[in-house]
Formats: sequence, structure tokens, C-alpha cells
Amino acid sequence: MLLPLANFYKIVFGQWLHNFYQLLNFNWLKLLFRPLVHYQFTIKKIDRKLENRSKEGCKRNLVVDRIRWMLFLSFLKQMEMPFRFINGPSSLPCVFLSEPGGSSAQVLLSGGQVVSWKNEQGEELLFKSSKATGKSPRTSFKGGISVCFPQFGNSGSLGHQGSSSSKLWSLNNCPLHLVPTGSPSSVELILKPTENDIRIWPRSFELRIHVSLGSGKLTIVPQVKNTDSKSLSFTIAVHNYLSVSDISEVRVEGLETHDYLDNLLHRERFTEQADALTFDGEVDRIYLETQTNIAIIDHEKKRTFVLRKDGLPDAVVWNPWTKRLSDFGDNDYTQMVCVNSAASWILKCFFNGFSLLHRLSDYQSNLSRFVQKCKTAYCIHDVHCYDLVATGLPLITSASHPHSCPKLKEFFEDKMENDEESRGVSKKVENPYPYPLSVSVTSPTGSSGGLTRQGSITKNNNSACLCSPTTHAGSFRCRLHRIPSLQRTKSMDQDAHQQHHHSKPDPASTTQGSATISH
Ligand SMILES: O=P(O)(O)OC[C@H]1O[C@@H](O)[C@H](O)[C@@H](O)[C@@H]1O
Repeated sequence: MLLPLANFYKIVFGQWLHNFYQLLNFNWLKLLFRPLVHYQFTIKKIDRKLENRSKEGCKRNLVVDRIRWMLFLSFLKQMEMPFRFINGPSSLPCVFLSEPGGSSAQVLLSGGQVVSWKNEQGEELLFKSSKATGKSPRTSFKGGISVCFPQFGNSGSLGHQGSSSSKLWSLNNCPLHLVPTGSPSSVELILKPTENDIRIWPRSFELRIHVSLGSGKLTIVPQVKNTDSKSLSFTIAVHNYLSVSDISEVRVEGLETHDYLDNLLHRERFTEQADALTFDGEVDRIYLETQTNIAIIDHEKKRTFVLRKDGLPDAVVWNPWTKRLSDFGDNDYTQMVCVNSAASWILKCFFNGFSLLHRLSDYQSNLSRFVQKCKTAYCIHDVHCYDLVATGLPLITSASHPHSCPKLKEFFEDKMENDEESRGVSKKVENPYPYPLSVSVTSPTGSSGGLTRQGSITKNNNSACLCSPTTHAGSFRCRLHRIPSLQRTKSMDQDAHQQHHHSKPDPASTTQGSATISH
């Protein structure tokens, strides 16, 4: 009841009155959330029963999951939320977000995965494998966006991509309000380790993911809270499977001159020489400390995704090409590219509780600046507020408030300066990408920056050339005119880096190294 009314006020009286209205209703909202607390009690009882069952050797089955789901729905009926529930893939409980512009997103409670993000025209922007096996929640859906925690990739002892995407997340009834909630449609999920998980990885934490949908923009904020008195070490990534028309016509910009670790060559370190990354074979790379914005340009669809990642320094680019994968259809690789934001350093939370890497005010002003700049682009917006500190950075043991610690302050200031630079604030370039950031996917006549583009081609018209008309080094060349990949240059400071942060697990994680989460 509240949300339609709030929207009505918003339309009729404008944003300020809408905010006022929401403020007035704050206490009512709290009351409405109460049934959820009761729900959680009931869920805990079920969880205990499940624990007992698993001790007896029984596995959690779909019927139990469905009972939980129905119970959950009945509680939800008692309250209004800024989203609604639908049946997701394999009938799993799924949060449905929509916004007045007509775009929508779906978030699965199982795995905390964003399984769909559709634009105003109803076109799917996220990739979904055609060959999901459906045998478990983990395999019922391959693609979308998920959080890899407490480890991404195979970089540690905790199993491929950590375990967070195979767990059942709960709705968080006490969102942290760390993120600006301009979007009327958002949800926050929370994952806490069960007793079973703790047996495998003896760490206590809370992993939250805040997903909000705006016009042409999906914002994902993962947050990690150390609820232990011991330090918590982890790596993390937001794994984005983007849907593209044809991988051969895609290029990724924003990675030039950055060093990367090549997962296909035992993480050997190279420097990116090309102006843009194009694909003509398998790619699996971790680009280190990249700039904040990365553009994924789909020439055939004339569509640009902008991945903006704050707080997560690295970017992973992956396409398996023709490699056989059990959960990928034969030609699925042509329609996807993963560009993930990640922290490949081992991050360490030293103290119990939350602290922010970015001061909230900085974050908010950066956000609005960015939103203004890319009004209608599809921006995936990952902001990672973690409970610090990365190995290799000054160790901060008592910074419960970022402003109170001079070292942390210094770090913020440096970071803000770099961010300013990387966002090109001083350079007055409005739209550096060849296709307009307003993504008119249906229009074949996109142009920008004075470049004239050729018309869109269809799949049947394979002989059409999509090369950029420019001729400088790095100008886009379509698959018909692409020259073999550039000779890669080994990074100058490879040895230094290897000694520095990637090869050395920190002592805390070594002590937990005997534990393995299998997947
Ligand atoms: O199987 P997932 O979790 O979807 O991950 C797929 C790939 O994701 C990429 O990000 C990794 O770099 C690859 O090594 C990995 O194989």
C-alpha cells in the first residue's frame, strides 16, 4: 500500500515531498518489518532441523526449500516492500525489482544472484547459459551477476569462486543505509555462515549485498562485516556475465597500459599494450588496479556497458571461447563476456564491525557526478565497502571511524585524487565511447564523437565490416580485418609484485588454510 502511494506523491508533488512522505512513514515501516523478525525465528527452527537432518546424512531437499519459501511468502503478504516476489529459475524464490522507466531485475535468494536485468525495451542485458543442469541451486542458473566470497577464482584454498553463490541468502530486514537509496526499487540480502560452514571455514562474518535498480543502471554493493574477534582474510569479486551480440565484435576499453595476471599462463604478469581488448580466443585475466570505469562496447548491437567499480581495485576479463565446459552450451561463448570487479589482494578485517573504505559523502558526490555523466548508459555500479585493510597498505588497527586515523585519511585523499584523474574529471571529454551512452539498441544509426558508424548488421550478414573508420593504433578492427594478437610484454615489476601481494597469503589465512570449501 505504501509504495504506490509514495509513487503517486512522487509524481504529483515531486521528489522532495516524496522524501518527506517517506520520512513520515519511517516508523510505520519499522512496524511493518516486525513480521519478518518472527519469520526469522521460524526459519531458525527449520535450519536447526535441517542441521540435524544433514548430521543424519540426509541432504536438504527441494520440498524443504519450498516450505521455507511459502512460509516466507505468507509473512511477506503482511507488509509492503519496494519489490515483489516471483518464482525464479527452477521455481526458486526470486525478488523482482522494477522502476518507472520500465527496466527490471530479478535477484535469486538462492546464491544471491542477479539472474536477470532487462532494459526499458524488455531486452535481457545479462547472459544466461543455455545449458544449466538444474540439479542444484548452484547449477540451476549459470550467468547473471553473483558475488564470489571469501575467495574468487582459484587463488586460495577455499574452492573455486568461494561458496557464497551456492548458499541460501535471507532478506535483510535491517539494511545498513550505507548506500544512497534514490532508487525506489532495491533489496538487501544477507548471508551468514551456518554451523556447517563454520566447521569448514572457521570464520564468523556477515556478507550483505545491496541491489538497486535505476533507469539504465544496476547498483550492486557488497559489504563484508567481520563478526569475529579474530581477523578475517578474504578476496572478493562481483562476477558479471554480460550478454553481447557476438564476442568477435566486442571490445573492452579502460584496461590499456594496466598490468594483468594471465590465468591461462599460471598467473604470469604482463602489461596490456593494446588500446582496447578484443577477443579471438580464450581470455582469463586479472587486470590489476585498473581505473574506475571500464567500457564494454558491443559494436554489433551498438550498445555500451559501463562497469564502474569503486573500492574494488582489480578487473577480471573472461571468455572461455571454445573450451568445453559442463554448464555452457557449445556456442554460448559467442554471446557473453565476463568483466568482473574484484579485489585480488587478500583483504583483512582487523576489528569487529563495519568501517567504510570510502567516506559516505565522497561516495555520494561521486555517484551523482557519475550518474549525471552517464545518464542513460547501462552502468553496473559496484561499490565495495569493506572492513579493511589490504595487505600491503598501511595496517590500521583502530580506525573505527575513517576520519580519526591519519594514515587512513592520507590513503583516502590519495585515492580520491587518483579517482578524479581516472574519471577524467579534468579532461573535458563527455563521451569517450563510440556509441552514445544512451543505449538505443534498436537504432542502427548510432554515432558519437564525430565518428560515423556503419549500419548494424544482422547475424546472417557476416561479411559486413564493422571496423572503426579511424586508423590510429588501437582503433577497433572487426574479425574480418583483425591482425593476430599483439606480442605481450612482460611487466617490468613482475618480480616485485609477486613478492608483494599476490603470491603471499597472509598469516591469518594460512592458519585457516587447512580448511577447504568444496563446490
Ligand atoms: O564458473 P564461474 O564461477 O561462473 O566462473 C567462471 C570463470 O570466471 C572468471 O571470472 C574466472 O577468471 C575464470 O577462471 C572462471 O572459470
